[in-house]
Amino acid sequence: MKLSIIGTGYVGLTTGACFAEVGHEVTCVDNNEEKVKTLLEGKIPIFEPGLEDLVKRNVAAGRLKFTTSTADGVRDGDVVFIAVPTPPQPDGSVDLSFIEKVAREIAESLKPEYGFRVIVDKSTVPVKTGSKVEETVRRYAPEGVEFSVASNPEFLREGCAVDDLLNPDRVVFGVNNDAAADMMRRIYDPFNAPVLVTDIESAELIKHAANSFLALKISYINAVARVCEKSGADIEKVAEGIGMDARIGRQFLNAGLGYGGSCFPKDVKAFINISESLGYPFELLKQVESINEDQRSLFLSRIREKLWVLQEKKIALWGLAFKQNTDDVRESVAIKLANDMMAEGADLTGWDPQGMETAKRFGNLHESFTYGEDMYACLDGAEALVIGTEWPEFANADLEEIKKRMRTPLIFDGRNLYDPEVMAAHGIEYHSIGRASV
Ligand SMILES: NC(=O)C1=CN([C@@H]2O[C@H](COP(=O)(O)OP(=O)(O)OC[C@H]3O[C@@H](n4cnc5c(N)ncnc54)[C@H](O)[C@@H]3O)[C@@H](O)[C@H]2O)C=CC1
Ligand SMILES: O=C(O)[C@H]1O[C@H](OP(=O)(O)OP(=O)(O)OC[C@H]2O[C@@H](n3ccc(=O)[nH]c3=O)[C@H](O)[C@@H]2O)[C@H](O)[C@@H](O)[C@@H]1O
Repeated sequence: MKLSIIGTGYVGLTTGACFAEVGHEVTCVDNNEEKVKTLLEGKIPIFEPGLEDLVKRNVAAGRLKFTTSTADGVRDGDVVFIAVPTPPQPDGSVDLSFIEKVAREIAESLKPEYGFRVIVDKSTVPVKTGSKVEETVRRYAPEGVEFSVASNPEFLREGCAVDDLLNPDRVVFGVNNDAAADMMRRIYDPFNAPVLVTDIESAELIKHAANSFLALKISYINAVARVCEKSGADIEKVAEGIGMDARIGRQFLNAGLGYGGSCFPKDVKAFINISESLGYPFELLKQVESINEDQRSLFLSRIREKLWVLQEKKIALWGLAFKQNTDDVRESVAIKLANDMMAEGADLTGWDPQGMETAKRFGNLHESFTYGEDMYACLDGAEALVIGTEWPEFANADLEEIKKRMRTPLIFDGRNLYDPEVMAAHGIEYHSIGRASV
């Protein structure tokens, strides 16, 4: 089928490449000229495992192209997806101005001779946004155009987006007529995934409810970790024991510094705001947020307890990205923690396998932050190593090298990457989350 995607960011680009991979003809549109130029030169503006090959292969096969023109996208796609940002506003509500603008641009590009078009929202939006999009397109489109609006929330995770898209747990789309449902089915047929078709409002709500539930699972295990710390139980064993129940599952029960990234923090906030505006104050989710915030400050107080005063203390930080396998530093808890420590005068040197450049450009790190030469170089002379991101490189680090480089072998692990017994055997003082320190 002929598809277009307006917005070629994490979601738009990976979705476009995966749609092309299964045989669709895809036009990716972005109004950021530099981004489109980069893509036209055969380069990928983000780090996402497997994406570069996928894009190159499908561009070469003529199934994937890039443009800055929404009008071309609307002309070339029988189905036009919207994948633009939906950032939070200071009060937690969602800024829908990008969606509104794209809806207008699509409307103004529609022509009666194009025939029936489906306009699908893939961005994460508050329930009832679909009807606003429909109203807007109807207002700005010329007489005689035929279209329908649909919702198709995206569940990919950064760092494994290609695999998530090619092998989804489920595909959800919300439609309000059979013609749109039929086209959406045809798009997803090649993926052989379970499909749930709903009304538009339910599809929109599924996305916020799913992300909030995953965030809730993380805050739950972090709260249990606090009880473990106070009782001498081990959170890793507790999580394993809970997760072996198929009704609960082990995934998203990793205790740590809390969730970050461009989605969970904003989507939990948005869901609280949406529920409140509909008349339901979602107290449970407010707790999820506050447990998440406290994880970082509790961890900082443990560092402070040990180092006494952070002023002038040389601290190494492993991890800047908000999670492993990505260069994305948006809402990174590791960076927030680094800034907290530097605000108290600590001398921070950090390193990340993929996030160094993005951190320099978008990380808003305190000006005193030093970017390390490599993973081990930033340990030279450090009094403590803080681990902020769950990269496998850190989990597999050479412990003797750590010990040799540091002034004092002391690790604060915010992602529980190591076995405390192994640390003790190497003579490294080790503090982690929800487990006894050694
Ligand atoms: N990043 C993720 O892992 C996921 C994000 N989402 C949701 O998908 C949406 C997009 O998120 P990302 O892809 O991360 O954002 P992003 O910021 O990486 O990409 C958005 C792109 O839209 C472009 N854009 C903005 N206005 C435009 C316009 N008028 N015309 C053409 N292009 C325009 C921007 O230049 C940018 O390249 C958000 O609602 C987000 O919540 C959903 C699932 C996963
Ligand atoms: O809407 C979105 O954008 C996406 O948000 C998340 O994906 P993502 O933010 O890419 O990454 P996750 O793997 O979910 O991790 C989010 C944060 O939670 C943290 N986390 C995750 C799992 C865990 O057990 N513990 C934990 O602290 C990670 O370190 C990270 O900071 C969801 O997992 C996706 O399904 C969803 O599509």
